[in-house]
Order: sequence, then C-alpha cells, then structure tokens
Amino acid sequence: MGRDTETAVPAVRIEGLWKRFGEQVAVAGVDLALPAGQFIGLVGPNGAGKTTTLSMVTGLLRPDQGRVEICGQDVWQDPAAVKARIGVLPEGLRMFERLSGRELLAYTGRLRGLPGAEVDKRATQLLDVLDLAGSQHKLVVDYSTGMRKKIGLAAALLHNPEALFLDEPFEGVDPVSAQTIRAVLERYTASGATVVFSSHVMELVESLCSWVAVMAGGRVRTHGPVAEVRGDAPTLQDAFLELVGVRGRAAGEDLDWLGGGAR
Ligand SMILES: Nc1ncnc2c1ncn2[C@@H]1O[C@H](COP(=O)(O)OP(=O)(O)OP(=O)(O)O)[C@@H](O)[C@H]1O
Repeated sequence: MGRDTETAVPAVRIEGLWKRFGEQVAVAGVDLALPAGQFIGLVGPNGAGKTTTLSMVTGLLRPDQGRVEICGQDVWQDPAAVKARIGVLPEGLRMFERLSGRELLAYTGRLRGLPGAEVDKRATQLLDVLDLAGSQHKLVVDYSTGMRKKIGLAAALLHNPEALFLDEPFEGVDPVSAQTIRAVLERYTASGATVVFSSHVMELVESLCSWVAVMAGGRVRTHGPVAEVRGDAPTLQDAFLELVGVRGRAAGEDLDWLGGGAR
C-alpha cells in the first residue's frame, strides 16, 4: 500500500465487524481502512457478505460487534450525523414510486435540508447529466431498472456527500447509461470524494477502481491498490478466482445429463 494511503485519515475505518443471522455468520470479523478520494470496489462471490458489510457501514444495519468510522466520525454513535455526510444507493432501493423523478429529487433535497432554489438547480443539472431530463415528469414506478439506478444515484448525490456507497450500481444498466454513471462518478472522485461500490463484475471493477477489497465467506481475503491485488495474474478476475479457490475446477463437470437433447 502507498505511503499516502497509510498516513492519511481513511474515508472509512472498519474494526472487528461481525454480523450473524441466526446460525448464519454473514460478516466474520472485517477490518479495513478505505483510503479517501479513491474509487473503491468491494468484490466477492454471492453471499460473501458485501451487502451486509455495506449496510453496517452506512448505518442501515446494526453490527453485532465492531466499529465503523466515516471521515473520522463513529457511525453507530450518531448514525444521523454520519448519514448527513454520506450518500447511499442500497441494493433493491425502495423509493417513493408515486412521485415523478423530479418530485423525488425535490423531496429528497428538502429532507436533506437544502433550500428549494438550490435543490431545483442541482436537480435540473443531475437530471440533465444522467440523461433523465426527458423522463423527469414520469412516475418513478414507470422507470426502467437503469432509470431507477440513475434517479437513485441523483438522490444520493444531491447533498454533495463526502463519500458515496453504492450496492451493485451497474446491475441491470445498459452500456450507455453505465458510461453516464461512470462519468459522473469519475468527476465526483476527481474532486476528492470517495466512492465505495460492490460488484461481482470484475472487469468493471478493474477498469473503474483504483483500490479494491476482496471478500469471501464473510471475511476480507485481500485489499489494496488494484495493481497490487492483481499481482502477476493477467487480470483481476484471474487473481480473484485464485484467491477464492475455484481456479481450474471444471464448471458443471457433474452435469453429464445436461445438453444434447437426450433424456
Ligand atoms: N436478513 C438476512 N437473514 C438471514 N441471512 C442473511 C440475511 N442477509 C444476508 N444473509 C446471509 O448472509 C450471507 C451474506 O449475504 P450478503 O447479502 O451480505 O452477501 P453479498 O456478498 O452481498 O451477496 P450477493 O453478491 O449475492 O448480493 C449470505 O449467506 C446470506 O444468505
């Protein structure tokens, strides 16, 4: 890890984080310091504990054990104060669907305590940049998956948070919208803000992120700058498969009945 990222105050500090759901251990002692001002990917196979970790980090789910600090402030001592400084696009975000996209932003802005004129200005710009201006008066319930991600992102950015947490922001998003989202996020991190997003799409993480944490089985397997985590492997995907121990296993070798039309 570089000197700067070791000495600077991390955007997020996670210490000894645990979460169990009955017998199921979802997060099994996560310690991480996420550097500020970077595009950070949280990757891992299905069920690795990414969503559970992000929920605990962003004040949505109380940890069984452990602490989280965002920009030096303890999340669980005062979740409301921390939530004012961050933006979150959770998985399966539930929105006020009977509002139009513009109404949703106006409502979110007022909840965030922004003056009406400022909300209007920012909403117009975000709708424009995210290519939603033409659909701003349509009800959110009638939005496509990609449009929902974009309006959710606009709502998460409206108060200009110091850090943004996105759970699978590109899932179900077409390549054009993905490029738009990407451009907005790159601009945001270039200004010194931090983006943390979870994904299983390794190519995306490799092309977008400067820093990555790999989770499996509720633990962090490795973390650091993308080039360090990739090491000598040709791609991040190869490094990841090696780390989670599935490299070389022939997928589907037991499915000898599958294919060919034979019953
Ligand atoms: N509310 C819950 N009740 C019971 N078990 C849960 C709950 N939420 C998560 N889990 C379990 O915790 C583990 C981690 O789940 P989590 O959703 O955090 O993983 P993930 O890495 O985000 O997975 P995916 O990539 O598939 O979304 C899984 O085994 C999951 O079944």
